[in-house]
Amino acid sequence: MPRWRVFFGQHMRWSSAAVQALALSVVTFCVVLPLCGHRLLYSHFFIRSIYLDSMSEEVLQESLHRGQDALQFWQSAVAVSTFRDVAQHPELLVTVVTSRRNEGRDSHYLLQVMRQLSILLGGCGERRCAEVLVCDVESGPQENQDAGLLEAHFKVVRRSPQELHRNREQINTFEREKRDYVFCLRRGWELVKPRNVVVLEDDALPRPDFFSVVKDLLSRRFALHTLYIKLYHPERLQRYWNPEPYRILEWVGLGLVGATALLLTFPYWNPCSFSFRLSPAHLLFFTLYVMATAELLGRHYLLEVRRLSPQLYAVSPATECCTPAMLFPGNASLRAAHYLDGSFCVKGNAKDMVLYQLARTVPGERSHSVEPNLVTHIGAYSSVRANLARPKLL
Ligand SMILES: CC(=O)N[C@H]1[C@@H](OP(=O)(O)OP(=O)(O)OC[C@H]2O[C@@H](n3ccc(=O)[nH]c3=O)[C@H](O)[C@@H]2O)O[C@H](CO)[C@H](O)[C@@H]1O
Repeated sequence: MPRWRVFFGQHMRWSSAAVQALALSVVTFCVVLPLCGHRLLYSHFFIRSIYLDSMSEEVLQESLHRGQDALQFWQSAVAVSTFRDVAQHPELLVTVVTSRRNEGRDSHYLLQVMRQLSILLGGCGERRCAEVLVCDVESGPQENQDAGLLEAHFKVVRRSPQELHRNREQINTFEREKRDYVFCLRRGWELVKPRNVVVLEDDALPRPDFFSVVKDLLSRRFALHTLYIKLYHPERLQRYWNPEPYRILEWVGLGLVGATALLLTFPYWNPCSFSFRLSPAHLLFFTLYVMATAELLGRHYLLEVRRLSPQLYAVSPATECCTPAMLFPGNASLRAAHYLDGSFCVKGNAKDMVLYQLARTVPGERSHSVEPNLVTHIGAYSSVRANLARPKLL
């Protein structure tokens, strides 16, 4: 036999696992995952140029329909005092912060949110799981008309005209937004002295398991020692590639567990007759393989598995951006209001960033995030920033 054939045969035998690994990677990353992920919004395989515009338009239309439905619902709902009478010292107070919106007003975000809340509260059983307050940060001619419509059904709080005038002096939008938030935090506390507070922005639509997960979070020990627990983080920032120390740990852990499971199952189920076994080199390859698969397909979709039970929701140190849904355990809402009062917000340092920095710098304070999200952010148009004519999902 020619020497080159002997050499090649031996080399191929030696490297057959490497050839298999290469073939597996090519099939997975160039064929299977692109086929599975090209329509998934938060996957690296998502084809923006083909799908983004149509998907964004679809979501805008859906929100518009839901908003019009909610408008009809609240216009025709019989005013009952169930939600208007807010009990003292409730276990949980949900305060919904709302302001007048010009862009996107036909989607009636606030009405959608309040409709969803009333459905969820209706499903709580005999004992209501929370009291609800609408905090309209405007009043007089600027008053939010949707909040006006809800007045027959919910308690709506507003500033007095003098107070409003003081807070509408020449200040930038972000400082104004922060002062409005502080007003709502304090007002909710003064009014009913709740045991715990959730503050929702008016475009944060609670998901069906909202109250059961909040209840579970409040029963965990860490909640006693936290300034706030973030209940939402933008999906586009949930990737492993968005550097957060705990996420890297989660990523490597997932890779190791997935790789071990794959290698242990090969002896029993191996349709392609792979020659992989539980050795350090093969473990390393499959760890990287699983990590790459999880990141490329989208961590967001993996997180959805945690919805199976409130106990499976993950709690980690708080992430930076955004405050659409915040849980303030105990009297933390008062502390947060106090801290926010002592800071000045500007563009690039809005209330979410200020709160994040405060929780990291004030001795004894901590902050957390929960995943997956407990609310859906439906606000396609911002009331504090400039908007695109037709907003996009990404
Ligand atoms: C999904 C998302 O990323 N949202 C964040 C983004 O809001 P957005 O830029 O999406 O603004 P938005 O329209 O959702 O407004 C945020 C909240 O502020 C309220 N509001 C608005 C104007 C005002 O003068 N007073 C007032 O109280 C408004 O009712 C709402 O409850 O940036 C804000 C900081 O700037 C917060 O971090 C929001 O969580």
